[in-house]
Amino acid sequence: QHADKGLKDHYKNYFPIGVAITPRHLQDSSTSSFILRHFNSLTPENVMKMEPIHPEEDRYNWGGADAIVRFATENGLKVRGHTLCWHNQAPKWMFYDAAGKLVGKDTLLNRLRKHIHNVVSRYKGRIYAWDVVNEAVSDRQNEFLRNSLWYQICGEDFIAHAFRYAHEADPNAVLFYNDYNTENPAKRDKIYRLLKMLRDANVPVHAIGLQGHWSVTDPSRELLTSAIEQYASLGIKIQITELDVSVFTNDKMPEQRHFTPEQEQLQEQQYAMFFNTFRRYRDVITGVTFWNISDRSSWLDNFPVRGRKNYPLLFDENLQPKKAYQKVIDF
Ligand SMILES: Oc1ccccc1CN[C@@H]1C=C[C@@H](O)[C@H](O)[C@H]1O
Repeated sequence: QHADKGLKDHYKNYFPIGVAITPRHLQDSSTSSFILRHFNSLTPENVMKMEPIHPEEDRYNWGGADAIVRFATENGLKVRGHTLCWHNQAPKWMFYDAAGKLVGKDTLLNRLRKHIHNVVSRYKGRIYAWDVVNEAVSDRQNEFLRNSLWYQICGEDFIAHAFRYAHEADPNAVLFYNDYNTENPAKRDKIYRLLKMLRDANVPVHAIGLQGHWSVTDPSRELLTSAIEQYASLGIKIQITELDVSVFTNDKMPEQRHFTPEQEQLQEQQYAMFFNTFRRYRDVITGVTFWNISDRSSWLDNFPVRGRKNYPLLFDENLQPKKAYQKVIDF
């Protein structure tokens, strides 16, 4: 049961250890006690995203989010809100008027402000950190910001406005910019530029979330440390917000579907390096959250290749610690 020493206890002098979950995980006593044993922070995987929580302009879906926040409050766990402004899983109604035409900048920003004020104020004092804007920087070579509907309609202003709305709603919340491939030098420099622009304009962005959807070969220690150093130089805090370590380094379907000894050996070395680095940067890293609980089910089982079973986490499909777990706690 969860009284036994778990991952969070090994890291109690470093930073909270979190996990992304669904409300269903809380209904199963073996899963919920596993969560309490190993983790002291929760991120709702989907139920606080814009479309799930606000499917129609005058209808909110609070049930799943309330269940996770209640469980966390009752058990003394932190909660990270995910995510107030994103181009994916955003509700169509937000971008179109009654005639089905794209709305203008003022209308969209007004809708964003109401969304953020309603969601953030509901959990004020119980959600300590928010991923305010997710994935606004482009992966494309000659493009700074992603050409999303947010950008097409508002220009870059939607980013600063989102942070200001969240800060108005809860001045005590730690406000994150969250993204993936944050160690890739080209994208790293674009994210740095965005965050520096925001900070120089006194926009309340307090921290960066490195999603950490990494693999057995990427990033290297050098790329990881360079990124941490560069973001930290802005005077902001850093969290790894969606950690998993894919056993694949391409988008092909493998011949064998099982978790091979070669994959396991590479994965345990990567996890060992990642957590050695996190511990070294404990003064700027304020949390590490895994995306999904165990190899029983990962979003990577269907991304980027549908139906390609992945083995990205520290616990196997029977919730047993893998060799990588031993490497992470052995320091
Ligand atoms: O690694 C990526 C590559 C391309 C697009 C998105 C991502 C990651 N995108 C993340 C993954 C899963 C979602 O549940 C999270 O909300 C999202 O932040």
